[in-house]
Amino acid sequence: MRLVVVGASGRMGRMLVQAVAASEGCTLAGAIEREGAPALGEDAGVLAGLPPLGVPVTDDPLTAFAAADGVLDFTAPAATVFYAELAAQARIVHVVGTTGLSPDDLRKLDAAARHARIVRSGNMSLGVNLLAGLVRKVAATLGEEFDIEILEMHHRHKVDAPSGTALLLGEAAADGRAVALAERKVAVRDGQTGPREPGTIGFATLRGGSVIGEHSVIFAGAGERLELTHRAEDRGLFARGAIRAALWAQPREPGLYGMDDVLGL
Ligand SMILES: NC(=O)C1=CN([C@@H]2O[C@H](COP(=O)(O)OP(=O)(O)OC[C@H]3O[C@@H](n4cnc5c(N)ncnc54)[C@H](OP(=O)(O)O)[C@@H]3O)[C@@H](O)[C@H]2O)C=CC1
Ligand SMILES: O=C(O)C1=N[C@H](C(=O)O)C[C@H](O)C1
Repeated sequence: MRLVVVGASGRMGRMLVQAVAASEGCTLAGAIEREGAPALGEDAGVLAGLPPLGVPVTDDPLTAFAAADGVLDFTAPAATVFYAELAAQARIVHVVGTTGLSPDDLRKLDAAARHARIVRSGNMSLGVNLLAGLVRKVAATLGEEFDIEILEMHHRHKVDAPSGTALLLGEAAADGRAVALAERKVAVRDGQTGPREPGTIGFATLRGGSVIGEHSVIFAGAGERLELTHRAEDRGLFARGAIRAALWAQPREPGLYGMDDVLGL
């Protein structure tokens, strides 16, 4: 499968280039950065710490997408919406790892998915997607006498909060309780908050250092507490998940898919 990595010089972009180079059946068909980016013209392999791959970083996605079967996109919301339209026009697979997408961005991805095969997930790891299933089950089993709080920690460079994974886990908890997350979500507490409102789903965000990604879902009841935790130890995990998603999506019909579809969960 011929894959283009957009945001090729970013933390995930470099991991994706490494993962494509290491994956049998996949070739790097292009490496894209924004106009004016310092990495333009550099070899994508060298940028990723590999021997040269003969693929220079360019700011020309149209040409790259025309000669590709799929695009791996861990960039930023505005960029992802832009690439979704281009991927749909080129009829290629679009794997979206970007988080922090607004409801309007998500509507645009829905529209693009009429023509493109899009796989989007706030977390491409097997562990987190399994965890989401467990959270759904525990939330359904325990009921509202157990308060649900979701705690996440990431590196100091992360720009969105709560993380895409925390929101994915919150959706799973809300789903287990047959409620809408938007109506139960409490993402900020500061000052005289009053007591906790029953049935809400709380989020707490920590940022610092080089933490790749840690998430805990806490079910706090009277006299006991259940905590389910996932710790990512290597960004390559997400990159390998993205390639698995691209390969899975290649023979599918246009539509918007999740990692639960890819992993058969
Ligand atoms: N779903 C998952 O499993 C995971 C998701 N993520 C998500 O992936 C995203 C990226 O994370 P990370 O790699 O740490 O961030 P980085 O900031 O390191 O990388 C993002 C890259 O995208 C580039 N970029 C931004 N806009 C464009 C554009 N229009 N065209 C081309 N390139 C562009 C950035 O360039 P510039 O610096 O010039 O802006 C940068 O090189 C985040 O949303 C993060 O939450 C991360 C890990 C796992
Ligand atoms: O920005 C990151 O680094 C990560 N982002 C994703 C998220 O928002 O959950 C996935 C992972 O936790 C790393």
